[in-house]
Amino acid sequence: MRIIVYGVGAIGGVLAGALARSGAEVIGIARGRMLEAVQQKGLRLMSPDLDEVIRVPMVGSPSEIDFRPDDAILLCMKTQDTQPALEALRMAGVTDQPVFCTQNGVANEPMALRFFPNVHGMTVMLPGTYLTPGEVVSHCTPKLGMFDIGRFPYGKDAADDALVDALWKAGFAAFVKPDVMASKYGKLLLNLGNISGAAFGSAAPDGDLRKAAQREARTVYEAAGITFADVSNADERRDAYIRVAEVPGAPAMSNSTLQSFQRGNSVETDFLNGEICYLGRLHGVKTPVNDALMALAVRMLRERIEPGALDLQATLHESGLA
Ligand SMILES: NC(=O)C1=CN([C@@H]2O[C@H](COP(=O)(O)OP(=O)(O)OC[C@H]3O[C@@H](n4cnc5c(N)ncnc54)[C@H](OP(=O)(O)O)[C@@H]3O)[C@@H](O)[C@H]2O)C=CC1
Ligand SMILES: CC(C)(CO)C(=O)C(=O)O
Repeated sequence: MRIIVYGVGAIGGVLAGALARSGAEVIGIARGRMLEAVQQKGLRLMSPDLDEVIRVPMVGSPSEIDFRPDDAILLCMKTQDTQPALEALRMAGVTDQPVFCTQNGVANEPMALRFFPNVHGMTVMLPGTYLTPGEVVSHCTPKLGMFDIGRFPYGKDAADDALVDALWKAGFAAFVKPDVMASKYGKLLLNLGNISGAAFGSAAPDGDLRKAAQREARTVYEAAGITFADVSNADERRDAYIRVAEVPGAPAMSNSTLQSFQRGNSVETDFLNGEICYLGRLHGVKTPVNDALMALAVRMLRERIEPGALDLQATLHESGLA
């Protein structure tokens, strides 16, 4: 299996670097300053246990790849960037190769299935950072990250087994899960706090707000008949494989939405909290907390508010959530 990592940022960078380091056949697709930096200097991969510069073959577009039947494509861009990426893959000749949605949320798999027949979900449990072009960080040990993997909408096949095998060899923990979407709905609950972390800072005492957003999501899941797996700290695999530890010389751990704001990019909130609002609207459940968190993202983008600059209590009062 050759592995095409599409979107080399925090997650794609750690995956491409570690897979290349393990001897797997890998091609990364990157853009902008990340592409330039990796082509010039290689990719610096840092973790609590590792600090290495790795040579990873890197191109700027799928059109530069001669796709093969044994390719597996890992989508590692944020959800708002997925549709143009799928279009570019199709124009480059991808047909029925497995496409793995290595992303948060649950919107990428149905989107990919409109383009390609062979779609797989991946739950990403890998606190990663990309702030400096050419450098990526995994904040966990003893493994670089952990994944649940299975076919969308349900099932497993040989491609799941082959990818899981390659990931273990590259220093990750990975598990085939025929019901991967239950794992992804469970992970989505953990991402409902990404935007409050971005607004109020990683250390803000916003636990009650996060819990309220999650309670609302569980009510919506119940109304929609969606089952989910608990992949929070209650999942014992976290303690065995992905304990967070200091990475000397690296930026402090932060969530992926906060990093998007720091890099001046668009954010994924429409597909995280927005998924709960969408399901609530479909199933007649009000979602005031997630609506307010969506509005918070819009306000930050519109008013160009720096991450961590908002006051939690004042914002709760203004949005009627206090
Ligand atoms: N970071 C984390 O800790 C975690 C992230 N996740 C999830 O993983 C997914 C990826 O997140 P993350 O790695 O943080 O995101 P990043 O923004 O760090 O990386 C995505 C990269 O893809 C690039 N990209 C987007 N579209 C294209 C394209 N068409 N061609 C080439 N490159 C492209 C982006 O470029 P540009 O910067 O120019 O936009 C960016 O460099 C998200 O769904 C996220 O929610 C899950 C668990 C943890
Ligand atoms: C759970 C968390 C916050 C870990 O980094 C994540 O998935 C993200 O950053 O998007």
